Amino acid sequence: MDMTDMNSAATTTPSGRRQGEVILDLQNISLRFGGVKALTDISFNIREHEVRAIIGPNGAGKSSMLNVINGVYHPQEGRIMFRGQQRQKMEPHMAAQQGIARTFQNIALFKGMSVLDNIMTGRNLKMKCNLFQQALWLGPALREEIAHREKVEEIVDFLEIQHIRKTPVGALPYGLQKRVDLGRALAMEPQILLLDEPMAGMNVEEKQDMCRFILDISDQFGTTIVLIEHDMGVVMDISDRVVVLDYGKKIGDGTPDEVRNNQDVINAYLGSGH
Ligand SMILES: Nc1ncnc2c1ncn2[C@@H]1O[C@H](COP(=O)(O)OP(=O)(O)OP(=O)(O)O)[C@@H](O)[C@H]1O
Repeated sequence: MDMTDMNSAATTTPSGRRQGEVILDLQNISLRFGGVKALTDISFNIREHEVRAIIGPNGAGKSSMLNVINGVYHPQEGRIMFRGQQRQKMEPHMAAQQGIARTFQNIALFKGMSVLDNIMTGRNLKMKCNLFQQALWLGPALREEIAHREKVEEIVDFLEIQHIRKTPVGALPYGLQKRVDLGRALAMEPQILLLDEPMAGMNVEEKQDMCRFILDISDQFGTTIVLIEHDMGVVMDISDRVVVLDYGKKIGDGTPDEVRNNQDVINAYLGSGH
């Protein structure tokens, strides 16, 4: 069964994770760059609390799709429903305000700044005091700063990076930088967390840690997670549902088992050595 055919009622996945209603519904999305068709007539939905993977060979359109969700690219055709309302054209900062956060394939952190300060940048959108209040260190600004610092410390504990809280990010090994990047996105307290190749460049142990954190985020905070990942083992282990793209078209959509047994997917992707 194509999972996009399901109605919007809440359901439970084979993994036993609770799945809420459809939070984001992408309908007939097409995106072109000049003559290049990056995405062609793609429809799928994302349910609250699920781990949803987008997979496909190189150039399939995965990053483009993430950028559509994030408001970086505006599709020429199709519409995006957010909690049942058609989403208007919007910019990435507006997506962030709506509770959509993302991590990047090439980590986008301030390398000279400490782990704590980098994660704190994720709180910027939530700061209510104006610059004047902050500059004069007035009462409300002070209280707000303390509350944000507490939230950041919670995230540091959650991600088990207490020992490197003061370390400049640039001095950390790659796997830990990825974890800090995840912390920065988590600091936004997102409803939907977009992860662009969260395991890329990691060794086996680092991948296991990242998998554990992703599942813990899902279980403890109920965050909806959308991820692009090339490591098939990881995708099949942690995802509730998987959408498969190839040459900008959707060729599969369903549970890991359904996708694994989909002949189109086997031909286009799993069989091609990716
Ligand atoms: N900004 C852009 N300008 C022009 N073409 C683009 C742009 N972004 C993506 N494309 C093209 O759109 C197609 C899909 O690319 P995309 O990066 O979305 O694929 P992908 O599945 O994420 O690939 P990879 O796994 O290699 O990262 C490719 O043909 C790519 O060259």
